[in-house]
Amino acid sequence: MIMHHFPVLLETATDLLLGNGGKLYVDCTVGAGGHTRRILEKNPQAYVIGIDRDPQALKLAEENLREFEGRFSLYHANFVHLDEVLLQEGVEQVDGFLFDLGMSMMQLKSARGFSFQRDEFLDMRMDPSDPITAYHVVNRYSQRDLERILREYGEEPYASRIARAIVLRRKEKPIETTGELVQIVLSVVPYRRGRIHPATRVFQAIRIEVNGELRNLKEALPKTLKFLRKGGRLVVISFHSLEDRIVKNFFKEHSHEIKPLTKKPITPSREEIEKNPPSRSAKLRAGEKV
Ligand SMILES: C[S@@+](CC[C@H](N)C(=O)[O-])C[C@H]1O[C@@H](n2cnc3c(N)ncnc32)[C@H](O)[C@@H]1O
Repeated sequence: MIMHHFPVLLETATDLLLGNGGKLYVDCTVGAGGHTRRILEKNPQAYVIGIDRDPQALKLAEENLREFEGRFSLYHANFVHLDEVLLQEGVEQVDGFLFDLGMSMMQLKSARGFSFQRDEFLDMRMDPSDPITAYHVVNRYSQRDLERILREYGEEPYASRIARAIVLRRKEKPIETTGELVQIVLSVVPYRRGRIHPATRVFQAIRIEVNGELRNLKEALPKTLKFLRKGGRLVVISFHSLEDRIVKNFFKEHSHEIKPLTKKPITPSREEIEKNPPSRSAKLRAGEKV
């Protein structure tokens, strides 16, 4: 398998998912196929329906899962439409759903404007057929909306300054690239050595807005309950405190339908974080349908 992405909490997530001895699982964020591959290896009876909104990810998954042909199907879709995908598959009940949120290493390295470390067009769409790009957000949103996004999704303490600087700059000419955006951030936020780069939160916030990440998660989680059989499992790995809050509240609000298998969220070991630093913010929560 070509490693485009190190699957996070791989053993914990797949053990929890497969712990009910089921056969049919849905990987809602199949990515490069890392978790799906492990599911298929660990349970020779398993069949996986893999969903991803990024066609490039699906190509990788296809390559990486070739040896398991006949035991998986892949769908280009937003997981918010998981009910439609399952309808197409003719499936009414499943043994488990996995969500491994956020973006993959492959996406971060692709030339789609996800990284502030290279100068690329401000795109940031996981699905290139989606209508809104980062360019649109940066150049068309009002100062007030920009500030709100930076504050809410980026938890950015300098949200107001950055939003003002963006609006001032775009009056001169449109802001087209990641490099230009980084320069604007650096012009108003001090860069302290040893701290995270000041553009980190800004990029995260804009990416969340462009891809509607929180809205999708909030809408998709309740849909899983319609398909989970009794004893079916839901495993969610999140990378952002707002995502984790959505997952936590979901389990709380539906406690009569799904009982938590994790009292507190599970986080990666020190060893895993050393091997794969982006895993450091991961939080896993899981539950079982009652
Ligand atoms: C962290 S990666 C998953 C990596 C995968 N578990 C692996 O081991 O290779 C997250 C993936 O979720 C996809 N994704 C994010 N939001 C999505 C959504 N709403 N619908 C479908 N896929 C989504 C991204 O395109 C990305 O490929």
